Amino acid sequence: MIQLQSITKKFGDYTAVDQVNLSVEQGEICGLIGANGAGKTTLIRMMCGLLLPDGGEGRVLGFDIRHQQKAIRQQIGYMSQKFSLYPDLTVEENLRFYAALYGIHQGLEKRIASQIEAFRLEEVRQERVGRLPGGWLQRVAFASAQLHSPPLLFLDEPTSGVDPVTRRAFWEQLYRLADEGTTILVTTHVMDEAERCDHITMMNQGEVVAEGAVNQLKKEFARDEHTPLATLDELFIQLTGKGDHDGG
Ligand SMILES: Nc1ncnc2c1ncn2[C@@H]1O[C@H](COP(=O)(O)OP(=O)(O)OP(=O)(O)O)[C@@H](O)[C@H]1O
Repeated sequence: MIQLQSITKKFGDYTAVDQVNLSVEQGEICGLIGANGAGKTTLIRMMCGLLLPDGGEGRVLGFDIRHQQKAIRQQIGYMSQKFSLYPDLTVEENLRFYAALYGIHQGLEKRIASQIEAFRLEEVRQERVGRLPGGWLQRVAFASAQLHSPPLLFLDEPTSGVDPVTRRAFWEQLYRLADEGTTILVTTHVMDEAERCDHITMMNQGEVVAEGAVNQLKKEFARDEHTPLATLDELFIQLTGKGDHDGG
């Protein structure tokens, strides 16, 4: 679903993403982990067809990330860090806006109704989005990002500013979607969320510093062969030298 080789992005003299390789298979939940400024959003934006790389090659859903950006944008779901919702529109109007953007015409009413039900948005359906607290915004943004049932979802820190109950419900939905075959790439700097992923790619200052299944990495970076690391926190601190990774 995703294949990147040596993807690089510079902003002036600063290398935000440095020769990153990444491979994600269908139905996987892949976690992109790193402190603030590690390069996660920049990498996601290149995979989503929103930003051109300066170097390297990549394919997303079989499309070239340099030359087929529009095709990628039409087929994927992207939930950006800022949630990209219109504060003056109601929940339902936001969903309708995204439906139009994704070109959903047939079965529109049914699809909107099913998203409202699946994300338990009935009680805020006619509320303006700008008046809703964070947990609701996250649900509306997530419902919008997958209105068109995309086979591949990019979620950029989807649970930041969200309470633990909503976070747990959110992850249950991710598992359900992955079970149904959706591929998910999710960024986080919360290590207990990283532990829930099938695979993780850890970034630091634009580079990939660790990559693999969580248990495999805990063994690989263990201090001795008999005692794997207890948590990903230890790995994160070891590889990035950063202890304060939750909220930055
Ligand atoms: N458009 C831009 N122009 C200049 N510098 C940029 C631009 N976008 C990102 N950067 C820089 O590139 C680096 C990586 O940023 P990026 O947003 O990709 O990191 P991140 O891992 O997603 O962090 P965060 O969790 O804070 O979003 C940062 O130093 C950032 O300041």
